[in-house]
Amino acid sequence: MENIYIEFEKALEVVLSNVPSLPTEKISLFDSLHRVLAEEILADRDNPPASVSAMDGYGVRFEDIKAVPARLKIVDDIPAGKLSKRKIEKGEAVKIFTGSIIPEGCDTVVPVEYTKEENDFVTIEKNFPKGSNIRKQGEDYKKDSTVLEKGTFITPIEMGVLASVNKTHIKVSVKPRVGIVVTGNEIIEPGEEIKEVSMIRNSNAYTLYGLVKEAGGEPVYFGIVDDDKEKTKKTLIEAFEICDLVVTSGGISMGDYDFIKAILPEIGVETLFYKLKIKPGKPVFFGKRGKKFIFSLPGFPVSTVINFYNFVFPFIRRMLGAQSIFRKKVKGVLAEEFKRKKSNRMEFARCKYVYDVESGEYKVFPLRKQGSGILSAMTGNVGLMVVPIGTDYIPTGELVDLILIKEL
Ligand SMILES: Nc1nc2c(c(=O)[nH]1)N[C@H]1C(S)=C(S)[C@@H](COP(=O)(O)OP(=O)(O)OC[C@H]3O[C@@H](n4cnc5c(N)ncnc54)[C@H](O)[C@@H]3O)O[C@H]1N2
Ligand code: MOO
Repeated sequence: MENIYIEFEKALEVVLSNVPSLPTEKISLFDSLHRVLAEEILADRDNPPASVSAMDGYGVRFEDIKAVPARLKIVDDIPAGKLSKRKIEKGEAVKIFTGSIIPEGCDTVVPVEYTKEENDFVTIEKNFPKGSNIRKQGEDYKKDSTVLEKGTFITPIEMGVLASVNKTHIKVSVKPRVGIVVTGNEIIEPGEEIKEVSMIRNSNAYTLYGLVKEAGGEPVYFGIVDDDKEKTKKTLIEAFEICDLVVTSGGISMGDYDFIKAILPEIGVETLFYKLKIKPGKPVFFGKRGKKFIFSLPGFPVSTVINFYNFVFPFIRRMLGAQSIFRKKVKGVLAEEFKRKKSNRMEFARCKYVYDVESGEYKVFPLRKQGSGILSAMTGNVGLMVVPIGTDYIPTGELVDLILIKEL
């Protein structure tokens, strides 16, 4: 019987329209890296809280330094953290430091390098435009303005911003638990003895473990299940009980031992899609069991990774309520022509890329090794060039879509 394969865009729509939401929890700022904000963050005060000096030097009145050299009387000394009680008047200056609050009357700061101090006087040797070297009150953000939006993915930068607005604890989405189940009689764990040439080391569990963490989930590894129906069912039921989402690898194609697809309905999984017009990763299954979901990815290591980035990654990110759910997509210039024999599937062709600073372009080099089992070719700066259905040739110099699956 001929299978009816669905297209990538349709499959993605199905995935995204089924994403459940997660509860939230309050966590310490120290634990916030790579979590997703579940609240909008407002500034508790202006930043800077008052106009401050951006340099070590002398605070002056612009009027007094129009003509230089100008000799001014030093009437105060304001280290950072101290407030000056003195308004500066005509012919006066204050000694000021980076971060010190600008006193009343002062409108310009002259860096110390352009001055000479003698007794209680300073000679300004160079004039500066009015307002120079002053960071204005609220120039970064104003009290009660939004500094971070709900759905922000927290990087070290956001951690610093949260600290500066006094957020020692923040509301984030709970990490979804993602069960990883690997199938295949031939698969053995790293560290185990290879007894037969037919044995294959399990790489998928480890890429999936990393991928789930990278997406923002909590991986729960259920080990390798043999190609045994009953054992696989038992493991999957357990995974569904413990986890929000289950991801399996292998056993999803047409072989006599590829029974994942057959047993899923037997444990109450409803099919949302199976088999797509994509390369690699065609035999991919997405289903639902009550409020829980399952992605069954093909066993080939490259297909597993690419399907994960295409479907599971945005599913997890959207579950977390993240604003940005996809890996970055850029335009790149194809540096070597791309050819393929068949054009009936959308292809995610692995390419090395280089960012050329001068032209501001990504230069894209398709890998010679495009096999679904060749994971080692995907190390380093590899992205995915999107080749549409119907395209079997792309000439050198053509602009192509490139998905930057890795942040290097
Ligand atoms: N008659 C057909 N055969 C196949 C078709 C088809 O349409 N008709 N589709 C092919 C495509 S495309 C893919 S992709 C694969 C997917 O098959 P499975 O999901 O059933 O994967 P397996 O057969 O279990 O494994 C494939 C390959 O990957 C290796 N593998 C599996 N698990 C792991 C792991 N955890 N770590 C490392 N490597 C793993 C496994 O040893 C196999 O070499 O089906 C095609 N066949
Ligand atoms: O769909 Mo499979 O991953 O092309 O080899």
